[in-house]
Amino acid sequence: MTTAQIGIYGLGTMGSALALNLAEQGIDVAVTNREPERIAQFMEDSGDLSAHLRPHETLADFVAGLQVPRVVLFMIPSGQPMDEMIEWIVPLLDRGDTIIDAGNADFHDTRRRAAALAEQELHFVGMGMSGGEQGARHGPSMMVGGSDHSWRQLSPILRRIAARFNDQPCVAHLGRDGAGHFVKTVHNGIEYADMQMISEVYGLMRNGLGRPPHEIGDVFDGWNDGPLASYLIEITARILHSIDPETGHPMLDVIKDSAGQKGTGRWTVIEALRLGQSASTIEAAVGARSWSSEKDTRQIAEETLGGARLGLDLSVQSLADALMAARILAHAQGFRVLTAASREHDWQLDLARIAEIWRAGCIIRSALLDDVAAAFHAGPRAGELILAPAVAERLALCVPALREVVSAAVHSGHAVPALSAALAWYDTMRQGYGTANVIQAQRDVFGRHGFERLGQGGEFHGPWWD
Ligand SMILES: NC(=O)C1=CN([C@@H]2O[C@H](COP(=O)(O)OP(=O)(O)OC[C@H]3O[C@@H](n4cnc5c(N)ncnc54)[C@H](OP(=O)(O)O)[C@@H]3O)[C@@H](O)[C@H]2O)C=CC1
Ligand SMILES: O=C(CO)[C@H](O)[C@H](O)COP(=O)(O)O
Repeated sequence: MTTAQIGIYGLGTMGSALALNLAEQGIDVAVTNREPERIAQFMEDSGDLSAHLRPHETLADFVAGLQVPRVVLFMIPSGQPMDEMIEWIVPLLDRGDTIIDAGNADFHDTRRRAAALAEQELHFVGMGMSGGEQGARHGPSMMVGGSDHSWRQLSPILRRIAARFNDQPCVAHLGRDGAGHFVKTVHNGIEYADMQMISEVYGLMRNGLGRPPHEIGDVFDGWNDGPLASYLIEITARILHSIDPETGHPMLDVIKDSAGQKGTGRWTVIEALRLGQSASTIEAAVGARSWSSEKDTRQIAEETLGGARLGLDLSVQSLADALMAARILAHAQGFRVLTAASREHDWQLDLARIAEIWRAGCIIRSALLDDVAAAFHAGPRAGELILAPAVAERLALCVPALREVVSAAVHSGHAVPALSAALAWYDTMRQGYGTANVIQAQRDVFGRHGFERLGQGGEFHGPWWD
């Protein structure tokens, strides 16, 4: 049996799709899995592509089946499973070999692992991969963090399996150690915000305007042919048109309204706060998922407090423009988190390049990202996406609709946590002189914390105690 160019450990949803993608490109792949039964099933399902797949039941055989220097890619859950696997595989590897963690991982773990493995002269690559199962199978967007050496070694393979936009592969080396996983985390944070804002707009149409799912699906289909075109709008339209074969009801009406979450949205919010930022649209989306899981409490509260029903009068165009404005603002917040992290960790993240590799393959791919890439290429004022001329113009056109939609929703009691967070951030940022002077004065009164006077450095106190 010939040795393989790369090994994949973890034949779940993503790992098996990725192995088939590599095999389809003519790359020989060694595969293995914690539960060996999965390996035989995977080989059986892989059809002709099995010619490029080398199954192994033990970790030792798997490692022995790889070309040297070895490249082992893990596609398993983050945290402890990855630490355990590193502990088991390292004694089988040699200096110069590379371990890739291609799952979603907390970038702090990635930095720690990269440093520990470097001491043993092993390379560690933290690679964010987006696109779900279909992306992994036919072309994902990949965000690579690691050394230049690792990038030189891996890029020929990764460029072959990546999604393509304008014939350019959607994969990039974004920086050292945790840079790739951090960018993927923020990608997911934006994903959370976009999904939440789409679900809020659905809610306004369904519960506020009384439209049935298939009609809302038609609206989303129409939006997908315009500036809102995106994978998430496209799949939401498909979802809205789907019928439950068991009951004949719209699929959405048989799905429990409690959203799962595995952690990347929360990590984005935690990291934003740690960096002195607040990605409030993402925070609202994470919070909304948490509240959604409190189904029993919400049902009791509806009985006691009453829920919102109908009462809205909004045009489809206003809803589309509102969603556009909020989508821009959520992306702007995500990119601000990237800027702050880049500065903190000296990654020198190329924001235009990040937007470029998100234009295809990944879950947040959208027409907007092409404009975001252009804006960052031109270098917006103060580095802020909302200040790029084309983006600011677009916001000027769409924000009135966001204001109209949020006001109407608030007036009739429909919950729009992410849409309203986007608007609140926009209104805060366009106020050159805000209200934090009051907070500074209060802090000085109760704690002698001091304040700066306008136009003067140094620390001052007020006349409060005289
Ligand atoms: N699904 C998606 O859309 C995406 C997922 N990801 C990330 O990809 C990674 C894999 O996700 P996905 O394929 O969806 O998950 P699955 O649940 O489909 O597969 C998980 C895989 O990890 C293995 N595994 C689980 N626990 C351990 C452990 N303790 N030690 C060793 N192996 C273990 C499983 O082995 P076994 O068969 O023995 O249980 C299986 O092969 C995760 O990090 C996820 O966050 C990234 C982007 C998109
Ligand atoms: O990374 C992904 C998409 O980009 C995964 O699908 C991830 O699982 C999504 O996050 P969550 O499960 O928290 O919704």
